[in-house]
Amino acid sequence: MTSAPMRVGMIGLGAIGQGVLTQLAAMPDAAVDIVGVLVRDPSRPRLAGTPPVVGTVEALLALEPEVVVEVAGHEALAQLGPAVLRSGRDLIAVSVGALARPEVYDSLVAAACEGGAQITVASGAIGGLDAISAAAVGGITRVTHTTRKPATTLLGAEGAALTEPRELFRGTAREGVLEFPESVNVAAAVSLAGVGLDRTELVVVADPAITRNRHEVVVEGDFGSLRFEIENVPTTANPKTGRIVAMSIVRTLLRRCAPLAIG
Ligand SMILES: NC(=O)C1=CN([C@@H]2O[C@H](COP(=O)(O)OP(=O)(O)OC[C@H]3O[C@@H](n4cnc5c(N)ncnc54)[C@H](OP(=O)(O)O)[C@@H]3O)[C@@H](O)[C@H]2O)C=CC1
Ligand SMILES: O=C([O-])CC(=O)C(=O)O
Repeated sequence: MTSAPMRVGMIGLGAIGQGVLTQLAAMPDAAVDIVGVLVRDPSRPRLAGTPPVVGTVEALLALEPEVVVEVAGHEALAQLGPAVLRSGRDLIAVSVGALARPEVYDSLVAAACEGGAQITVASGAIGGLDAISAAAVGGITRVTHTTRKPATTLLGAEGAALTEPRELFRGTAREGVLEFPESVNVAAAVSLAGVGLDRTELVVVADPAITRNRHEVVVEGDFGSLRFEIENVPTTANPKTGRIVAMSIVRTLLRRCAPLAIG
């Protein structure tokens, strides 16, 4: 007996959202049905094959998704996430730097409790969150997260003149994820898995010599030590965003209904 495909709503149709649709289109056996996408301008023409687009969160929820994916940015998560969760739908989020604002964190968690729903932080452009959160159980003494992106990605035209790497930020993850809302959500994910946004040290570097987005995480604690590095190929649509982010959303969706879940 085959079960019905998972009904999924999506908020946002930019580099990641379009990437999710492209990945799923290449996986005809994936039992995932994107029943609707919430966009800011539903009247804008969309690519052939795009699922129905809607302009309000109420219209998205009326399509009866079982789960909603957020791929639209900090403000969208902060403003729309609570309604999704209060309706009882789980929310898979990537713009997790928004949780650095205590009022956003509190309203999302309160809405999840009220709706009996869960917020899942997608691994997005990073990895190792499973090991970091396991290490946190025994106690972590230090977490450092370094993000390097091509200079023009972080600085625009000004970056083209850079000949040496330039450190743009060094401080707590809480400050950094709010200063670079489109570039270091990964540091918020690492923080939430580990020792929190105030104890995670973040460095952001604009590097004229690289073409991929690099993230390095070092964790020390009772368990031993961990070093995780990833080099992400940027998407064409938004070079701040790695290709792997859309893949991580698809993986998170597939994991929800898999008989064997890894990690
Ligand atoms: N956790 C992680 O690893 C990562 C997280 N991110 C987060 O994901 C976000 C999206 O990334 P990406 O797809 O590359 O960004 P894009 O800028 O390519 O796309 C964002 C899309 O979201 C839409 N949008 C914005 N606000 C709303 C809203 N209120 N309702 C509906 N749609 C909305 C935009 O619409 P419009 O076309 O009208 O502007 C746009 O189409 C980033 O801003 C970042 O915060 C990104 C990369 C990695
Ligand atoms: O895609 C990446 O390299 C990471 C990113 O933009 C983010 O964390 O916001």
